[in-house]
Amino acid sequence: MPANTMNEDLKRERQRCSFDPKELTYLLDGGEEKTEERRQREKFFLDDPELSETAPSDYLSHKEKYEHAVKKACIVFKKVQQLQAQGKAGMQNFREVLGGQLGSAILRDGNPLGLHYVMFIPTIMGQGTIEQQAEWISKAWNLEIIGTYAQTELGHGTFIRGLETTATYDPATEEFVLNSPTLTSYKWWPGGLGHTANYAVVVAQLYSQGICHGIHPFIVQLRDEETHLPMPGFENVRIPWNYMLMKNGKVLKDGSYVKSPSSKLTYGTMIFVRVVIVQDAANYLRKAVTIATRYSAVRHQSHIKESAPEPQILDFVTQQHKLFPQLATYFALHYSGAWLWDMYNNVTSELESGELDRLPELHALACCLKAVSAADAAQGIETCRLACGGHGYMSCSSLPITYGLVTAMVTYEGENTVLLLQTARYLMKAWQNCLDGQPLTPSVQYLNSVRRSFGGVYHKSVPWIIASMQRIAAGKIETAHRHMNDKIKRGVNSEDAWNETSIELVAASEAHCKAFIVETYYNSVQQIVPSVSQQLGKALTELCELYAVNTLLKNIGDLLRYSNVTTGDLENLQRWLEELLAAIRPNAVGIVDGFDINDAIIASPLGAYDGNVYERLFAEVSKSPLNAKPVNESFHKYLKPLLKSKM
Ligand SMILES: CC/C=C\C/C=C\C/C=C\C/C=C\C/C=C\C/C=C\CCCCC(=O)SCCNC(=O)CCNC(=O)[C@H](O)C(C)(C)COP(=O)(O)OP(=O)(O)OC[C@H]1O[C@@H](n2cnc3c(N)ncnc32)[C@H](O)[C@@H]1OP(=O)(O)O
Ligand SMILES: Cc1cc2nc3c(=O)[nH]c(=O)nc-3n(C[C@H](O)[C@H](O)[C@H](O)COP(=O)(O)OP(=O)(O)OC[C@H]3O[C@@H](n4cnc5c(N)ncnc54)[C@H](O)[C@@H]3O)c2cc1C
Repeated sequence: MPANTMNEDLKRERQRCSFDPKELTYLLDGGEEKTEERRQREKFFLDDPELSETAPSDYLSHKEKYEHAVKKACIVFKKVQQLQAQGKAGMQNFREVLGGQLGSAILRDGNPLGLHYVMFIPTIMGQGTIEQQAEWISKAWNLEIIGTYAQTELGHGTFIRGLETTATYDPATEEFVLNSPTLTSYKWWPGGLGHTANYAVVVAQLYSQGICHGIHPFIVQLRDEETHLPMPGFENVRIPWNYMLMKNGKVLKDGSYVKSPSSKLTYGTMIFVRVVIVQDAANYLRKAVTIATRYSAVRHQSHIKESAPEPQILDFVTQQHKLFPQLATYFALHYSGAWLWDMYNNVTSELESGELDRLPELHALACCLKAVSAADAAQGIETCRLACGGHGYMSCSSLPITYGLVTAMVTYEGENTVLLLQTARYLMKAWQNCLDGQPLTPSVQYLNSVRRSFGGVYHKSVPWIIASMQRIAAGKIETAHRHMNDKIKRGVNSEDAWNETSIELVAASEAHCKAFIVETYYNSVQQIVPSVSQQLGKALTELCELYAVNTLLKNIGDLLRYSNVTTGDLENLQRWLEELLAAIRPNAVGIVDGFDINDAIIASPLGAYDGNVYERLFAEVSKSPLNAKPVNESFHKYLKPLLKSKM
C-alpha cells in the first residue's frame, strides 16, 4: 500500500466540513486534556506488539481463540496495573480498557475477564457487607481470584424467581449447602465459567429453618486456586456462613432470616449492567457508522446523471437516509446513556442511606433504555453493513462481528421484550395514578399534560415532535390500560389480561422510551450549543432534528392514530427530513472524524482514516492461510478424483 497517501475524496470531504472535528472530539471526551489522556492510553495499549494482531483471529480455531484471548487479557491487566501504579487508571479507564471500544478492539472475540469486572466485582460492592467487601474486593481487583456471575440456569434465565439451585443453611456447622440437583438447574451461560473463573457469585434460592426466602447471592469457589482443577460439582457443596453476600437480606448464625428493605436490591447488579449496556451500544454504533460513512465517501458507483462521472455513493439520498439517522442515533443514545448513568449514581447513593423511593423509576428507565438502545444499535449496525454492499459482508469489514456483539445485548441482562414489559408495569401504574390525580414521577409527568390536551398545531420544531411523541406514548399507554381493564371487567383474571394485552404493553413501553430519548437528546443539545462554536452547534442541532423527525416519521401510523396531524403536516415532515439530510451531507465525514476512533479500533479496511479502501481490502484477504498456496490439498484429495470419475 502506498505510504501516507490520503484518499482524494476524503481530502475533499474534510475540506468541506463546516466545523473543526477536533472540537467535537473534545466535546465528547469532556475536554482537550481528556482527549489527550485517552489517546495516550489507546497508544499505550494498541502500540504494544504483544497486543497487536499478527493475523486476524478469524483464522484461529475455537480453542486457539480462547487461549489467545486469555493471553491478551492478562497482558492488558498487567498494563492496567502499570497505569494504576502511575496514578493514571481511574474506574472509567478500567471500563474502557476491559470492555468498551478499546477493550473490544484488543479482545475482538470477547474478554475472558469481562464478567469478573462488570458483574463479579460490582455484585460484591453492591451486595456485600463492609467486611465482605474488605475481604473480597482487593483480592478480585488484584486478580488473586477470578470471578463470574452465575445466575442463569439451563432451565431459567428470565424468570429468576424460578431458579432451581438451592442454598440451605445448616446452623450446626454454620455453613450453606449448595445444590443444583437437576439438569435444568445447571448454571449455564455465565461468562468465563467454563475455563477462566475460579470463583463465582452464584444466585440460589435461600432456605433456612425450612423456609424458602427467595434468591440470594453466594460466593462459591469453582476451581482450586493453585491447580485450577474444578471443585466437586454442585451437589451438597458446603460454603462458610459468611460467603452469603449479606448487605441486604441476611441469615443470622442461628438460622433466623433478616429481610432486606426491598427484595429487589438483590437485582442491583442487573441494573448496573443495563446502564452500562446503553453506553456500550452507542459506542458500537458509532464505530459501525464511521466505517460505513468513510466507505460511502470513497466508493463510487452508478449514476445520478448519466452525463456526470460515477458519484460517491454517499451522494445517493437513500444512502444518506441509511447512514445519517445512525449518526444521530449515536448521539441520542450517548446523551440518554449519560443521563441514565447520573441517575443510577444518584439513586445508588440514596439506596446507601436507605432511601428506596426512586428505585422503581430507575428500574423502569434502565429496562426500556437497555432494550431500545440494544435493539436500535443492532438494527443500525446491520443497516451500516447493508450500506457497504458486498464488502460489508466480509468479516474483515468488522461489521458482522460488531453486529454479533450488539445483537447479544438484546438477549443478555434481561431479554428485551421482558424488560419492556417491566417498564410497562410501571407505566400502567403511572397511568392509574394520573387518572386518580396522584403525583407522578418526573419521567412520566408528561402523562398529565397530554391528558389535558390531545391536539397541537404543527410547527417545524423539535419541541413539537417531542410533544407528538409524548402524545403517541400516552395514547398507547391509555389504550393498553383500557384494553386490559376491559378484559378484567369482562371476567378475565388480571394475569391473563396482562398476557392478552402484552403486544400493546410492549408498544407503549417502546413509545415512552423513544419520547424520553428524544427529549433527553434535545435538552442535552440545548445545553451544549451555547458553549460550542456556532458551526458545531448548528451541526449538532441538525443531527438532533434529524433524529426527532426520522423517529416520528417511522411512526406515521401512530401519529395519525393518536394526534390531529394532517397529511399536509406529514408532507412538511418529509420535506424537513430531506432538507436535514442535505444539510448534514457536507459534514458527514467530519462528524465521524470527530468521533476520533483510532484505526486499530476501527479494524476495518473500509473505515480507516486514510480511506485506502481497496488497497487495505487486498492486504486483508492476503492474510488468509487459505490464500498462502496456489493449489489447496482438497483439490488433489477430493475434486480431482471427482472430476476424473466423470470423464
Ligand atoms: C467496579 C467495576 C467498575 C467498572 C467496571 C469495570 C470494568 C468493566 C469491564 C467491562 C465492561 C464493559 C462492557 C460491559 C458491557 C456489557 C456487559 C457484558 C456482558 C454482560 C453479560 C450478560 C450477563 C447476564 O446476562 S447476567 C443475567 C441477567 N439476567 C437477567 O437480567 C434476568 C432478567 N430477569 C429479571 O430481571 C427478573 O426476573 C424480572 C425483572 C424479569 C422479573 O422478576 P420478578 O419475577 O422477581 O419480578 P416481578 O414479579 O415481575 O416484579 C416484582 C417487582 O419488582 C420490580 N423489579 C424487578 N426487577 C427489579 C430491579 N432490578 N430493580 C428494582 N425493582 C425491580 C418489578 O418492577 C416489580 O415491581 P412492582 O412494583 O411489583 O410492579
Ligand atoms: C452472550 C450471552 C452472555 C450471557 N452471560 C451471562 C452471564 O454471564 N451470567 C448469567 O447468569 N447469564 C448470562 N446470560 C444469560 C442471559 O441473561 C439470558 O439468556 C437472558 O436473561 C434471557 O433469558 P432466557 O435465555 O431464559 O430467555 P427466555 O426467557 O427463555 O426467552 C425466550 C423467549 O421467551 C420470551 N419470554 C420469556 N419470558 C417472558 C415473559 N414473562 N413475557 C413475555 N415473553 C417472555 C422472551 O421474550 C423470548 O422471546 C448470557 C446470555 C448470552 C446470550
